[in-house]
Amino acid sequence: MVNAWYMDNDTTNQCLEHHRNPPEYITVEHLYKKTGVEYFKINVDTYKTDGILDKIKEERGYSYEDEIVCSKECLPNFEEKLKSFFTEHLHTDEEIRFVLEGSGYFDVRDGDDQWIRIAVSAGDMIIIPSGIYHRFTLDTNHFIRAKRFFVGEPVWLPYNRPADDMPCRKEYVDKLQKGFVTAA
Ligand SMILES: CSCCC(=O)C(=O)O
Ligand SMILES: [Fe+2]
Repeated sequence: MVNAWYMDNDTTNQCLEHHRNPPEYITVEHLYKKTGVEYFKINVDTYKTDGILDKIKEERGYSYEDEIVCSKECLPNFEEKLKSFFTEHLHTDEEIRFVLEGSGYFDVRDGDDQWIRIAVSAGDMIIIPSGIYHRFTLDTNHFIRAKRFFVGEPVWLPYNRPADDMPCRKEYVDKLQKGFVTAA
């Protein structure tokens, strides 16, 4: 099960857990209600044939996919990339990641502007909505390999905060205020 919690205010060493004292965990259901972030558990040993990932891809129209490896050895301009991943930003499209190996943290802001840290590892698929402020960091294992998906031609461009006037941000805030109810 995905492991998510509210963060403390300590800004040193982004690779650590940064739990509050006492820890304040959040469930997947609550995470969705508070942020619109979606989560799926997928078997990394059987996903190529069990149809679970295929169904999600088909239903959501994920026509593009590739793989990203974040490690000093594999990622060109590693330090620079990691720095930009961890700078608070948003995208005009969903950020979809399915972790195959390794681990890391996606941090997302809730409606009260509090950071929620989502620990991901092999088998975790996370869908970060467009317009939400978020960031990514490796943890103390310093390695992650993940699939990236996209509807149509991929756009990875981050818009650093503040980006409050962007249409995708306004749409996100609107959905947040409505509690992420899906149209029947
Ligand atoms: C787990 S994927 C690494 C992070 C990333 O691709 C991103 O933040 O855009
Ligand atoms: Fe991002």
